[in-house]
Amino acid sequence: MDEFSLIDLIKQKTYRQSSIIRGIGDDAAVFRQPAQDIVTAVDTFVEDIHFTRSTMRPFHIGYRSLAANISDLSAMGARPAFYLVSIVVPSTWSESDLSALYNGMAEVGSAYQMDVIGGDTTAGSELTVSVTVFGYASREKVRYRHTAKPGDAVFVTGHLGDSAAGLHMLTHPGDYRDQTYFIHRHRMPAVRANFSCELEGLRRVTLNDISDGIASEANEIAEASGVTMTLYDEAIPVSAGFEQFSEAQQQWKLYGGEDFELLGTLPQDDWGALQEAAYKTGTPVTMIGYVESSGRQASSVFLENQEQSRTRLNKQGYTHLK
Ligand SMILES: Nc1ncnc2c1ncn2[C@@H]1O[C@H](COP(=O)(O)OP(=O)(O)O)[C@@H](O)[C@H]1O
Ligand SMILES: Cc1ncc(C[n+]2csc(CCOP(=O)(O)OP(=O)(O)O)c2C)c(N)n1
Ligand SMILES: [Mg+2]
Ligand SMILES: [Mg+2]
Ligand SMILES: [Mg+2]
Repeated sequence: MDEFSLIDLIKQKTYRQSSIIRGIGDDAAVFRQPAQDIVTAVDTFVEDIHFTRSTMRPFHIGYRSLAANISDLSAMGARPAFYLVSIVVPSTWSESDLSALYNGMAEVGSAYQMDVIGGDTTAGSELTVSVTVFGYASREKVRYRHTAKPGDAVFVTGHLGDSAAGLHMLTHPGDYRDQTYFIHRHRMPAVRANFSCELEGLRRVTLNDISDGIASEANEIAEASGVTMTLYDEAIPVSAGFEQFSEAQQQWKLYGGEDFELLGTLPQDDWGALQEAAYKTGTPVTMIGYVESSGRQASSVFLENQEQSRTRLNKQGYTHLK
């Protein structure tokens, strides 16, 4: 398939967003700015770093590339609207592989009324998919990571460590329980966009999405906000099937990453409203800790066990260019 047939294949016949003026088909896309702030992010997925041909099929690569980007919009409290896709395609990729990849993106994109409005295609040696997303948010309700305050409750959506467990099962074949569930969580992570939008009524929520592991993301909130955060080890939600893993493997809940769940803080008085949003959108939410002032100490994150002993939770997790 040549470049032009690919563009014909992925081009939407109609657009869902009313702010679109021109999508695919000119030198650039045009959309009219609504009376809201525009939120934008880009994340890139590279063969042998983010996936291999044995851990993900083309459909999953597409699905997760867009889901991970929607996750960044959700972590800002933005409603998803548009995406652009830049793709480097090896010659071994067939037309049906590429079609499946775009179907994966379209599946999650259409679920959130998103339109694909452009991109770029080149040949190259490793499959690379770079997705740029745009979303809208009310000016007062963009959820920055520097807004956590002493006294806040800390919460997380879903269960952590599932994605790393699924990846382990794919790369270390064996006899596992709940294998289908864990592998699904790795390939097609939950998207928390509806939950994030449902929080719009709340005055202050701090959010971060968990791409590199909660240890890393919690430290990012603490540093940006100049506060200290304590997380209760036992409260961090894991799936029932997590018991089958060794103690070392269970650390995936802290450092595994790629769960794309939301970590957040909010005033304790708003806990009821948060639970309502969670109920309305079918989102599991767990309170896992609290925020306090760092005093004259540097901002940090602590993990507290059942005996109330606290250890520092360092900012380790997945990092590129080590
Ligand atoms: N190569 C780059 N050039 C410019 N900005 C970058 C680059 N890589 C990352 N950033 C910016 O650094 C910040 C952190 O990026 P990253 O850790 O990838 O965020 P996330 O984990 O939310 O995807 C973001 O503001 C991102 O836009
Ligand atoms: C084959 C394979 N090996 C390893 C991983 C694990 N992995 C790759 S990147 C990553 C961290 C998240 O990716 P990153 O590009 O840092 O996302 P961002 O923080 O920019 O959203 C993890 C845990 C994987 N998904 N697949
Ligand atoms: Mg990123
Ligand atoms: Mg993020
Ligand atoms: Mg990201």
